[in-house]
Amino acid sequence: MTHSVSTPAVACRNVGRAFGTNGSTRQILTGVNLEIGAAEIISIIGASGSGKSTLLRALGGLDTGFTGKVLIENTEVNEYDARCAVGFQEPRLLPWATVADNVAIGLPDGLSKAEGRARVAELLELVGLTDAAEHRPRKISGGMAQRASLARAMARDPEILLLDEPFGALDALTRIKMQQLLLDVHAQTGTTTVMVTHDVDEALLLSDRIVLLDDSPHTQGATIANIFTPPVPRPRVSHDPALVSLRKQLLTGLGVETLATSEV
Ligand SMILES: Nc1ncnc2c1ncn2[C@@H]1O[C@H](COP(=O)(O)OP(=O)(O)OP(=O)(O)O)[C@@H](O)[C@H]1O
Repeated sequence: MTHSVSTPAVACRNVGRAFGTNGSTRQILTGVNLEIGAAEIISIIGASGSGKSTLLRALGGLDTGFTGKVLIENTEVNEYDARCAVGFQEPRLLPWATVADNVAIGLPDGLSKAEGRARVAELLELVGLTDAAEHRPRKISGGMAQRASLARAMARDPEILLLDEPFGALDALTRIKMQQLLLDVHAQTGTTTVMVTHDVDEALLLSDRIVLLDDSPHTQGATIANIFTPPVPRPRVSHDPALVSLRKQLLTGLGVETLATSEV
């Protein structure tokens, strides 16, 4: 996997973000520099409130109040940049529309009806929801709803998939299935993916690189404290001895000191 390329899929140049009014501004992010290669899966981890979602929003143009620059393929990101698709912890499906119609919401403009239908069918197949196409969201499980949300995000074949704690609300078993699904979808589409997660194991299993956000001792606001590369190729298993020491480093970076790696 290429980590430093002449034209990165995404580049953050000195990105910062402060919130508040002149009297009391709070610097949340500062000096974030990052290059993401095409088809990489990047996880962003950090303590609660460290600015992970804020950084993700800047990458997708959902927030234009940041300083510095975000570039997608060397072009500055626009407000709600159409090259990005975003998925959230909650699936955010329209309750009155069928699963298929919810997925169709993500389609790009300009497709004929037949093309749209074919694309939706392909996406439902991709996430294993063909049989649920005509169901309303209330009739499907949380995991199925999250799969529909992933299909909607993929509908316009985004260059960058941005996921904010996408599996955070799912039970443990469904979460494992969704992680596998994300890897399957990624293997088929090669979409550059940036994911915020609180789950160190999720980051270890899925990512090409793991970005740790933390407060810098020298500045106000969080910045990239470290970038870790899991030392084994996917597919990985969480008990892989090669991941144990990295897991410990990640937890230490998050301020969790472990007595024994087997305990966490
Ligand atoms: N629109 C906003 N206005 C004011 N403050 C904000 C705004 N958005 C975020 N913040 C603040 O910025 C800080 C970082 O928020 P952010 O949601 O990015 O953190 P996070 O690392 O994703 O947190 P968590 O892990 O708890 O989801 C928080 O203190 C939050 O209250």
